[in-house]
Amino acid sequence: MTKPLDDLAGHFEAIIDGLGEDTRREGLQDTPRRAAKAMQFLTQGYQQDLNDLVNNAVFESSMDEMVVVQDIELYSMCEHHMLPFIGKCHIAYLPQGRVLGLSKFARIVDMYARRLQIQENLTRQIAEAVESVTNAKGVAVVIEAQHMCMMMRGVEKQNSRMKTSMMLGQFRKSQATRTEFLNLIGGNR
Ligand SMILES: Nc1nc2c(ncn2[C@@H]2O[C@H](COP(=O)(O)OP(=O)(O)OP(=O)(O)O)[C@@H](O)[C@H]2O)c(=O)[nH]1
Ligand SMILES: [Zn+2]
Repeated sequence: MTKPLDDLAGHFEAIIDGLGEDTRREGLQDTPRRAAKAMQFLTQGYQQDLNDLVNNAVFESSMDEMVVVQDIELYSMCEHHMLPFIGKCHIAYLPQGRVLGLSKFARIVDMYARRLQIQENLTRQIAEAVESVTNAKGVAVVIEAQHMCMMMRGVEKQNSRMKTSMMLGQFRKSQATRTEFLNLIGGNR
């Protein structure tokens, strides 16, 4: 359950105060409320339900070859520092009798990305969600992302990227299937 906006705004006011800033100065007067709204948006995935989101957009189809949806932008928040990590998600599946509406892959990515996350768990959750709504023979998810907690602070590495993959079903069993997927999304990833 989300807390009322006023509660969250109150906590942001305390943070601003804790930083030694003057919460009453003009530029900051509306900031606690704005920041609370922004944070609610960035974590709205907690309020969403997979079945509602897919909204029956699962269609019968005799297509049984690999389907790939590539370069889905991803904005998430690391659960350790509550700083963004930003990247791309690639999803593939092997349908057996039904296919999923194209936009729903992006909706599934957003639903899990808009929570406090680590990239590994996010990758697994997306793969398992696609598997459960499509009943596919296999699902593969690759995420490549840059973490602000690595860039703006801490080790301050500007060019490192984290890549994670989750292979289910046929993608896990068959090297050939995995290789086909990795070739389709671009060999140098
Ligand atoms: N595996 C994984 N680690 C993450 C992710 N996001 C952030 N981290 C790491 O979580 C770790 C938290 O380590 P701590 O030592 O408790 O925190 P810290 O002192 O702020 O760590 P530094 O970033 O090294 O300064 C760090 O190594 C982060 O780089 C993620 O998505 N996956
Ligand atoms: Zn972090």
